Formats: sequence, structure tokens, C-alpha cells
Amino acid sequence: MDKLVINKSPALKGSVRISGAKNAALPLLIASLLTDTPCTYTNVPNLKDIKTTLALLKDLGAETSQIDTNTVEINASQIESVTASYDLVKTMRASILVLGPLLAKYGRANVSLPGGCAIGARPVNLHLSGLEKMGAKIDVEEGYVRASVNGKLQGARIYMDIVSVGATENLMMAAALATGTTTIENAAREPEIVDLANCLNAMGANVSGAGTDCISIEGVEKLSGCEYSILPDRIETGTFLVAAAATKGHIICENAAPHSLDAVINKLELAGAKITLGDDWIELDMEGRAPKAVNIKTVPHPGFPTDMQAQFVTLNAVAEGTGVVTETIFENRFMHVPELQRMGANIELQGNTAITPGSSRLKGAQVMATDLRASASLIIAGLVAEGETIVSRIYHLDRGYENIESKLGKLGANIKRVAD
Ligand SMILES: CC(=O)N[C@H]1[C@@H](OP(=O)(O)OP(=O)(O)OC[C@H]2O[C@@H](n3ccc(=O)[nH]c3=O)[C@H](O)[C@@H]2O)O[C@H](CO)[C@@H](O)[C@@H]1O
Ligand SMILES: C=C(OP(=O)(O)O)C(=O)O
Repeated sequence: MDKLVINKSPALKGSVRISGAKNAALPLLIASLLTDTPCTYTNVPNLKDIKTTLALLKDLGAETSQIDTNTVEINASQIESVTASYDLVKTMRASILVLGPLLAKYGRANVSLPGGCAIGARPVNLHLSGLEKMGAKIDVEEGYVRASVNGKLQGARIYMDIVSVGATENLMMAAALATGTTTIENAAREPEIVDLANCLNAMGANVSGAGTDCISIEGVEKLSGCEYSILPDRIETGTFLVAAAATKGHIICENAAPHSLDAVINKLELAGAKITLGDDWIELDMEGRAPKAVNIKTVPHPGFPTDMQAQFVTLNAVAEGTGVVTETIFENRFMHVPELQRMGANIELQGNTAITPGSSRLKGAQVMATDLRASASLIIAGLVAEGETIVSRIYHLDRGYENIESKLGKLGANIKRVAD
């Protein structure tokens, strides 16, 4: 298994090209199941989760081809199976997103329950209850969701008890081919939801209100393939910006979507960064200053994203002053804290809050990645720690960051991947 070896690095400097967003690409590729003709996706990040999604679609009988590193074509007009097996779903929770499209187009779907993961239990009750409201009959047996519908799914008015990105996406896709109008109230407002709505509309759907908390979908008879470019990854962008801030650096993120990052940019400015925004780029300059700690509470978009929490805990640990970070989305998303403490970070955990008195001097150590963003936080810690840091279990990282070591290396980081 590969490891990352990181040594204390100079201030990061230069330009980095941001990849397409994992969390937009996954539902968009899965939306091809709704269409009758081939779909072409560009700006697709070259990631483990994308390979898993393509394997899942292939397993269902779709034809998939990798045109080049970041372009894929999917022909899901004819499929052979409506079963997503445990072997694939267990490696990527987002596989549950095939449920809505399969049910809407074929009237049946069997999808393994994803189960929990390192960051929390992550139930899928809202996905299931929304589909039931649209007329689906759902049984959970032997670890599988077995869903069917007599005739077609029917449009419905669905209120979401908790704001859920995945449930909003699953229901949008199901509703696109349902009879009548579906409204999703208290819907997620993430930029990835807007990207899915735009892609569905390019396929011939009738989705409005995406980006607000009330999405309306008028079902259509059929959807066709389209060519669609995936939104830039706001979490990858934020991770590079925090890495640059922690090292007192000066970088430009190119091919970015600046306005998807308002909450993160606000915190970076409070941390002392000078930020300049262009149409598709973000420049961060710490002007050699040490960062200042910031207070953060993770909430659904447009608030501060949980997927940037771990990176900011590292930033706060080495920053000046006390920072308080509260996680409200997932119940167990502080697995990076004990690893950062092994590197000498002074972090006090009080329930769902991580308090950093600031200015910890980190020392390199052997640490273990426990989930995707925890891995990113350990890399940032490694860049500023004295000596050598070795991050193991980086398969988590490979799910969501394209070539992170070479991108950081080009900015001057001392980082390399080694095989065990
Ligand atoms: C592939 C993808 O896009 N992943 C993102 C997506 O995950 P994901 O879509 O899984 O996250 P959700 O927005 O659904 O989860 C938010 C909260 O709702 C709870 N919940 C969710 C569904 C449900 O049926 N019942 C329920 O109780 C979850 O346990 C969690 O506490 O949004 C998260 C929140 O922004 C991000 O951290 C993930 O990176
Ligand atoms: C939690 C994340 O992803 P997933 O929902 O795929 O586990 C993430 O991208 O930080």
C-alpha cells in the first residue's frame, strides 16, 4: 500500500489547476442511467471513486469508455441488471444514488445498503422515504434496499427533515422521469446540486429552483445524452488554499469556481490571507504572515462545509490565537485530531468541538489517514511540521484528490509517494 512521505516545506508558491469536483461527477455520471443515448462528460477528475462509479455502471450493463484522462463517455441506454452489489457499494457510499434513476427508468432496483463509515452512521432513510412518497414499495432485506413501483413514479411534495445532499440528488434524478411535478422542500443547496440540475436539464429534464431550498421537477417522458463539463472541485480548491495559508505562501488556483467557496474564503480572510478573485481563479497571498486562528461551525451550504473542517483544524493548530471548530453535520468527524496530537498539535476535543489554543510546533511522525479530508489535514500538517511525516492508508485520499502529491510538489512542497 502506498504512503506519502512529507518533509517540512517552504511557503507554497505558484499556480495549481483545480480538477473537476468528485461530489458533482458522481451523481452526474450516475444520471446517465436515465438517458436513452450516450453521454459525454468532460473535466471528470481522475479518481478512485470515478473508477468505482464506472465499474458500477458497467456492472449494471452500461457501456463506458475513457476517451482521455478527464473525459468519459457512458452509454446506459440498455442495461442488463438493476442490482448494485455490496462489493461495489461498500467501497463508495454514493453508489446509493443509482436507486432513484433505476427505479424511475426500469421500475425496479436492488441496491446494497451502504452502511456507515469512519465519519458517522450516515443512514439513507430520507432517500427511501422520499421515493416511497413517489409511490415506490421499498423493503430492506439481507442488507439490500429492494424497491419497485407499479407503473411509473408519481410526482410528490417531499419535505426533507434534515438537509441531505445525497437524498436531494437521488430524488431529483427519480423525479426527472416521474409522472407530474415533484417539489423537494428543505432541499440541499450545494453547488453540486446546481450542477446536477443543469446536467439533467441539458439531458431534457425540467428542473427549477436548484440552489434554493425548494426544488421543483416536472417529470418528462424521456431524457437523452448530452455533453457536460463537471464543475470545478471547491473542496480541492479549499484544501490547496489552506495548505498555502498554513505555509505562509502565495498561490493561484486556476480553473476554480470562486463563488462556490464564499464561506471558506471568508474564514481565510479572517485568518489573515489576502484573497483576489477572478472569474475562474482564486489568488491567496499570506504575505509571509503567520495565520490567525478562526472560529468555525460546519453547516449545510451556503454555510461552512464539513468537508473543509479537518483542514481548518490543522490551520488553527499552527495559527496564532485560540480557534473553536464545531462539527454539526457528522457525529464522528474528528478522527484526524488524535493523529494531529501525535504530531504535537495542542487540540482539546469537547464533544463535537475542537479547541486549539494555537501556535503548536508540529513535529513529523508516522500517522494514519482515517478518511478523505482527515488525510488532507495530515498532509497540511506534514508540510509545516519539523522533520519527516509519513501518512499511511492514503487510499482514502485517492478517492478524492487527483495527483495531490504532484500538484503540491509543483508548488514547492516536499512530498513524495512511496510504495510499501
Ligand atoms: C458524494 C458526496 O457528495 N458526498 C458529500 C455528501 O454526502 P452525503 O450526501 O452522504 O451527506 P448528506 O448531506 O446526506 O448528510 C448530511 C447529514 O444528514 C444525515 N442523513 C442523510 C441522509 C439520510 O437519509 N438520513 C440522514 O440522517 C447524515 O447522516 C448526515 O448527518 O454531503 C456531505 C455533506 O455536505 C459531504 O460531507 C460529502 O462529501
Ligand atoms: C465525505 C466525503 O465523501 P463521501 O460522501 O464520498 O464519503 C468527502 O468528499 O469529504
